[in-house]
Amino acid sequence: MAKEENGKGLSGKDLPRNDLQSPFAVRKIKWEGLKITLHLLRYLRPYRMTFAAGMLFLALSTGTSLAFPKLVGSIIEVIEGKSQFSINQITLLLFVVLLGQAVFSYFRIYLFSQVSERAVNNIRLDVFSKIITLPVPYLEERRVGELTSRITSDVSQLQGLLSFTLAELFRQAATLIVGMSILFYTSWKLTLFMLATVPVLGVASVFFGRHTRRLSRKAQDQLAAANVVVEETLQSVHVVKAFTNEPLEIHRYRTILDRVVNLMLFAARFRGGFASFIIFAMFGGIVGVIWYGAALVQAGEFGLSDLFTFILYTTFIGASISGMGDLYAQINRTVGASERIFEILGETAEVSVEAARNAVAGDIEGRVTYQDVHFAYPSRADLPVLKGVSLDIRAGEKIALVGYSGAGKSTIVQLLMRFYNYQSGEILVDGKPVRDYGISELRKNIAIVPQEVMLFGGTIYENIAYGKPSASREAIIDAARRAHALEFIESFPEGFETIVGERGIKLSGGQRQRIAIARAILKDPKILILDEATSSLDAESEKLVQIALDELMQNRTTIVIAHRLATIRKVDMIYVLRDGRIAESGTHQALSTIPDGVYANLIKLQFETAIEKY
Ligand SMILES: Nc1ncnc2c1ncn2[C@@H]1O[C@H](COP(=O)(O)OP(=O)(O)OP(=O)(O)O)[C@@H](O)[C@H]1O
Repeated sequence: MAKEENGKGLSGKDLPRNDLQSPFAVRKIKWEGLKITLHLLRYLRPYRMTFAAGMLFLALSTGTSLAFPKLVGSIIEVIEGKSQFSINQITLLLFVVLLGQAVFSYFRIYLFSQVSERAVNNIRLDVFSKIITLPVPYLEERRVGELTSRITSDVSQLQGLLSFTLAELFRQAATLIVGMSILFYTSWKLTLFMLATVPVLGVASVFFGRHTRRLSRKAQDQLAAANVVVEETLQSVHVVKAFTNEPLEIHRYRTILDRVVNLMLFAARFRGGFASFIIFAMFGGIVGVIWYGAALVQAGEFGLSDLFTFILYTTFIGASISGMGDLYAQINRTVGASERIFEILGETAEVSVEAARNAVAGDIEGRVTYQDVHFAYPSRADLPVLKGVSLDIRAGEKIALVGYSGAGKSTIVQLLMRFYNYQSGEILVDGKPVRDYGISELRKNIAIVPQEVMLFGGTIYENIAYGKPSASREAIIDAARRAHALEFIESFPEGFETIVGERGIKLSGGQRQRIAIARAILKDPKILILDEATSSLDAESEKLVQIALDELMQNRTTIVIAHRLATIRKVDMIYVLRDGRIAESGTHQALSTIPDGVYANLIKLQFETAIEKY
């Protein structure tokens, strides 16, 4: 997708990136993907000593398991009377080897798990930190379910690599190399005979593996899409129920699940065919080896115990080779997952976590100026929303933005918060362009009381503290008092510890608004944005919210996004937005008397709607 550099002063870094690949895009060159996956190893670095210890135990346990066939062979030697040891001695040695194997395996698994769990934790944390510091347009372009699956399923894939696949790769390779050397040493003739079957298996493995991988990747993508359906449905379960659209959602889910099943079954046919081929070829090979080996024993070329050892090693090696196919598939899946993860990690965040943590609000007065601001949303670049907006709000002044729905009122304040970059013009705070502030520094000076108050799952106390996590208990209680929220909070048996949000009690609209006001009071910013609730509260709540707002607005520059005009008579200045520009500005008195003015018409419209209600 081409990207347009439009407007002045926009550096490439500031621009939201639209040219990202789909996360399910077919990957390019394998080697590139593998290189990306190797970057993962840096997550192992802090735990390299533990990893090295794990490798040591892995080598020891591989060594002991390789000693096993040799010892079994020695027992046969004893039976044949060709050994200086007794059966008991060798059995004892076998037990020692088994014990060693058991102990080494325990440490191997525990140490590798320590490394992989911690490394994966760090990857998850990095991905999450990156996601939430990415610019708003990037996040808007993606579905929530898609981003969640980056953190959950893709990272889990990587865990497989770090905890199991790497170790297993080493083990299989060691088994293969050591086992083959022993085989050659025992009988090169029989080894060459045995090897005649291996290339056949190798070719088949590559052929089938490629097919099944492609199919299972398709199925994985479909499954991810199915999960998105579940998430979206659950997120808006009220809407689904209100429209009685349960059957529709079930149908949507079933259709996509059917696709998954079909793909999975198609892949299963391949896998089944592959498994039966391998079983036949492998056991066929072993039968061949026994046949040829028996002939060699009869010819006196080597002993029965050697044949026994040989066959055991052959099965070990056979298992390693077929395991390699699985490992290959797993590595390939991991490459896909890590590509998707590094794609996110490689994005440019709007602010680093460090900068966000260290940002201070600074000492601003709160003057806000818009100079001929032009803006179109990145997702709809051809549709200008603001076409030259100019405003000048003095520090401490209260203004209201008014206009028909969709006129761009919310957009104006989103630009002040730098959720998006405007294409031209300038927005200044205290005479300094917003772009010259650190993003967190700027946002620390602004508080929003939104239309729809979002409460996090947790206590009321935590929800208020969200305004300023470092605040003391006294400050939080004081903020609740000043927001006129204390009365209702204290009426709950658990008071501030009452759980709200998804699993807790549901607060009324007015109560939620007052929590949001308490949050804003606690944040104590110089600039305040009130996105007025569209739905009206009952008279009592309305009065309390209004008192709380009056308290909050004191000594702050306030921008009210007005949906209901009744509440804005007290503001110093009203700006009426039409067609992406300020069409009228003035006090309520002045604007309502303009004949055929936009504001006068809006008032008339609201008045008529109010009358119709009765
Ligand atoms: N994230 C977005 N991406 C693309 N277009 C958007 C986005 N948000 C808003 N718009 C569009 O921008 C225009 C202005 O929207 P905005 O929300 O600023 O209007 P508003 O005046 O606040 O409306 P309302 O009073 O209904 O809240 C609308 O046409 C809307 O469809």
